[in-house]
Amino acid sequence: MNILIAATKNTLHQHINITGSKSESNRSLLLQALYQNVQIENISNSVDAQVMQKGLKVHHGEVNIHHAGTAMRFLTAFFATQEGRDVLLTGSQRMTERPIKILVDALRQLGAEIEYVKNDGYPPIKIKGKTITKSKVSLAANVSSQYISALLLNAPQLENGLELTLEGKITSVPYIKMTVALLNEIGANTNFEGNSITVRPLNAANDTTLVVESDWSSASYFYSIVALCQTGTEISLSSYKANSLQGDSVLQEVYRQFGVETSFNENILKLKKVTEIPKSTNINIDLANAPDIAQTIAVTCFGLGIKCELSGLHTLKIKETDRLEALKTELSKLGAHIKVTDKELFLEPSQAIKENVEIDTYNDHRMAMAFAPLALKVPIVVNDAEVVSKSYPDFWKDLEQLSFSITKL
Ligand SMILES: O=C(O)C1=C[C@@H](OP(=O)(O)O)[C@@H](O)[C@H](O)C1
Ligand SMILES: C=C(OP(=O)(O)O)C(=O)O
Repeated sequence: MNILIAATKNTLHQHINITGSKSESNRSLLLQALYQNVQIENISNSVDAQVMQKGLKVHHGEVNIHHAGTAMRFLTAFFATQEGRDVLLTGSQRMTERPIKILVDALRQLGAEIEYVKNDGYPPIKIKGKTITKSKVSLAANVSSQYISALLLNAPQLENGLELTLEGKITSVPYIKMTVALLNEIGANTNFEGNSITVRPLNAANDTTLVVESDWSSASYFYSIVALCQTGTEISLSSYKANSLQGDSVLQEVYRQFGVETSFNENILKLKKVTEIPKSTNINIDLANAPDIAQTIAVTCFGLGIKCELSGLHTLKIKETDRLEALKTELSKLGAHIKVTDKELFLEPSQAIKENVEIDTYNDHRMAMAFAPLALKVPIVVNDAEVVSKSYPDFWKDLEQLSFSITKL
């Protein structure tokens, strides 16, 4: 489905209810599968959480997790450490291009039985679950934190727990801290210091309800909308926590640079455009800890016509698409002057934005959602708009609530 998006109002006052974080949801679902007394509230309605839920129930046969990176990585470690499970774990075409060798090697070091079905180092994989008794393993930490979270989430059920040694510069650190925090919440004994993480075996979890905070990555699109609107615009979002486990909550500081102020009224997050920022503003941010908001920020800068230099983007090439190349191609169509390396993005200030350009989304929900706010500046076409369901199925409905007009083409 291709859509034409236009926005008539430039000042908004609206409230949007955003579904639970997909990262917290997929971790909580795994912990609940290991410890049935764990309850979950405000779970994500994303396809990524649905495939995780479905996958966890399978004992024998094929599990297809489509585009969900977390489900792929978390379930690999889950099936490998569950005696009696025997599955073929696969996903979309893109998933068969997203590397998994670092995780598979780590699991094999622990004694797991995993085989590649097509290309070495990539899904699909065949997994025969085993009781794991070894506990010490080292792995590279500079490619994806999901490999580390996958091992940690399953660690409390291993006979002797887990002692991880992380090699290289640790990337996406807040996601590892989120995993450790959730393990602590159910009563696991963990320790994360420097490049070493330990998790002790846990026989019984606390009777806990994990209350999933709403998704901060999803909130980023509303930050971008507020930044592109006139002073006085306000959007409130629920349900958020001032002490978030999600690294993308750094949006509060990032968007202050765009004149957007954040405040909390209990669990309601209020975004308000308080000042116009000068065209001479130069945004310079390292996003190694918050890679999922890179596309949003780059597009906001383009919409505001300001210069932007983003670094720490080394993980973007192996996400739903090569996000650096996709940003370059699509922003260039709109008239941007942009350069990318394999870990940075440089955008020059722009004078104008081309109208009615068709944005291709490359099976990447964040390409669709990051470009949508530009409709506040010019009418824009987004191709394959249904991709948003990966993390935020109600996205277009919520934009309509903000008076954006969405026309199916
Ligand atoms: O653990 C998680 O929930 C995630 C970790 C990050 O991946 P990387 O660690 O691969 O950067 C992030 O991009 C992804 O959307 C979700
Ligand atoms: C990278 C993402 O997801 P995943 O790696 O879980 O597919 C994302 O949601 O931006």
